Amino acid sequence: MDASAAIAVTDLRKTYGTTTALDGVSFEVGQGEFFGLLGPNGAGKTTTLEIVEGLRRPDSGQALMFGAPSWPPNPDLMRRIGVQSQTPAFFERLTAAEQIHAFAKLYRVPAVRADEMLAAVGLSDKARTRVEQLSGGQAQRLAIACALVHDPQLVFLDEPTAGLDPQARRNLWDLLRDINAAGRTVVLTTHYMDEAEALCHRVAIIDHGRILECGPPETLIQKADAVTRVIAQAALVDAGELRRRFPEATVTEDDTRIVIASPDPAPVLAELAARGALRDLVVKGATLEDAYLTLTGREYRA
Ligand SMILES: Nc1ncnc2c1ncn2[C@@H]1O[C@H](COP(=O)(O)OP(=O)(O)OP(=O)(O)O)[C@@H](O)[C@H]1O
Repeated sequence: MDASAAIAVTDLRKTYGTTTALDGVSFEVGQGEFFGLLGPNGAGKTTTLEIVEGLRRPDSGQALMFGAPSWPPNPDLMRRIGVQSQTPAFFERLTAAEQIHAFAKLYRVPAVRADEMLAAVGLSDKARTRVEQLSGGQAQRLAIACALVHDPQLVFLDEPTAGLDPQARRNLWDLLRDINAAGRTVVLTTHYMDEAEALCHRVAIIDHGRILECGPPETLIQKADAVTRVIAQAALVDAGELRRRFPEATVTEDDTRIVIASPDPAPVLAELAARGALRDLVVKGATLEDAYLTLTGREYRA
């Protein structure tokens, strides 16, 4: 085990009554890493995070942050971490500024730092707006600012972009990248595979309380033997012939397009070239979402 790791988790187990939430979870997160925890609803992501954060006690196994046990709760560790939870727990009826100043007071950090964080997440112009009147994206950014006000080294973000429109998500991605680029370790859970692929250095895919795979997104994509999709014009080539020629591929067709999904696209491309069927050809490489679906063997339920 790497003693300098930001997080080291060994064989975590947790049951709730007859439900096994965690069934032996182990992983490490290096300092400065952007790490993603991915998995379907009920996979055990939140339970894992809560144990690592010291909010929940495991039945067995151990979680360390910066080499120190998360349980029992340790005030020194608490000061070094920032937590943004799925449903931001704001103090009611406060303005955005009052909210973050309250957090600054709790952590005994100077008030000026609260104003700086509000500016850093682009909310200075909403300082006097009450938290319940913020948009979803603004509320998420305020929650992140509150989690960062005491300048933690390790930041936990539980589905920070859930429910945001595409533009707000992209804006938040820039903020998350900045947080990591400033030297902080970031642990993210998300149901958006494109988000994990764009942001995370490494991801762990968890299901039924176990880690199925852990590594850089590109490695997982390669390992999962996910398919490449070659999309040709239906008028130029016959789907039946392609099926006979490439039995390992999945060939689907509609009125205009034929989609050949294959783990080995090179011979498919050669065949289409030989048949003069390259016009308007589209090739789509495998994504983390493909790898995820291959690994978890089910539709993604966002
Ligand atoms: N406090 C609790 N009491 C009883 N069962 C619980 C409790 N918390 C979680 N569970 C169960 O443990 C399992 C793992 O839940 P967990 O919240 O960790 O999953 P998750 O991956 O975070 O899911 P989601 O993506 O929906 O947030 C689920 O079957 C869930 O129903």
